[in-house]
Amino acid sequence: FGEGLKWKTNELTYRIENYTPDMTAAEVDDSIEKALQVWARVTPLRFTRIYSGTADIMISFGAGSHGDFYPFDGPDGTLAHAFAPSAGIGGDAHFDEDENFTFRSTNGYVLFLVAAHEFGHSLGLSHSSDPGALMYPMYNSQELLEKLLQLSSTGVCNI
Ligand SMILES: N[C@](CS(=O)(=O)c1ccc(Oc2ccccc2)cc1)(C(=O)NO)C(F)(F)F
Ligand SMILES: [Ca+2]
Ligand SMILES: [Zn+2]
Ligand SMILES: [Zn+2]
Repeated sequence: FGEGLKWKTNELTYRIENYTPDMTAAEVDDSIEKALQVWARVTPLRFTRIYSGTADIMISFGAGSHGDFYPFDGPDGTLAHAFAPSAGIGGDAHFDEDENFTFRSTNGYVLFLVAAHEFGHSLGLSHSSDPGALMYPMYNSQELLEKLLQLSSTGVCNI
């Protein structure tokens, strides 16, 4: 939504506004942090978590109409969406609570992957046509999970 913008600074804040009952809070925190690290490793950006007030990237779970003009659609279909950099809702990432998000298992959507994709939008990226790319608009977990886990271990990854 509204690509082509960039953040003015390299220091970004994020806030996890609420949690999904599908996972423990610690698993959600870890998924979000790892998803942000993917981008921190390939950009000069640094992410700082805040626990109150308005962060650059506000992260929330919601179902159906959840306060913006893009209501979610129940289970499957749209999993999440995020807004390109700007004041206010810019950078925010919303996750469809009607999805079953998981930490590492294959039943449900791996939150770490969906979040990494959404944060790409939060940083101003649009979709890729490469089906192996993180910014591809279709969820697939296997090969990407290996690629991204390789990134977090070797620091090299082509996403
Ligand atoms: N809602 C989306 C499609 S989506 O089904 O919600 C979606 C699909 C895949 C997502 O991340 C991801 C991409 C590639 C591999 C693993 C996970 C995130 C969101 C999207 O890409 N949102 O960012 C669209 F294309 F705008 F309709
Ligand atoms: Ca949905
Ligand atoms: Zn939304
Ligand atoms: Zn997307």
